[in-house]
Amino acid sequence: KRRPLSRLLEQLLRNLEKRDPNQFFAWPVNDNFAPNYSNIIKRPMDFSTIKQKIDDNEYKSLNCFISDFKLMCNNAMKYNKPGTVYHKAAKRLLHAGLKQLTPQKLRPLGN
Ligand SMILES: NC(=O)c1ccc2nc(N)sc2c1
Repeated sequence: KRRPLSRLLEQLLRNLEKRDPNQFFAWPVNDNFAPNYSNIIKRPMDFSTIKQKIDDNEYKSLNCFISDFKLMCNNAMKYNKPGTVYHKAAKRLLHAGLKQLTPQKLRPLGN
């Protein structure tokens, strides 16, 4: 991808996908294996959709990409009850992903 933003997002996506070894977030969630999903989750998101949006140059900024990543994780924490493998995987992925995506915490002034 010639566009610098696309190259960056593709690399960030690859690193985020590594943190989903069970591929719970690889593809759109299907109502056949997740009963009532489309009634509960209004804005579905998954890694394959993020990839397509990168390829279609739909992300105008890193923040838009981060928003879709957070949406994907929060959807899973909403639909899947706490304690389920999916809820736990989403929480872990969200925190690991944000650590990777946001710079070090700003030093308190004066340090
Ligand atoms: N990303 C999700 O929320 C997700 C993924 C996979 C899956 N498989 C089920 N049987 S429920 C379910 C939910």
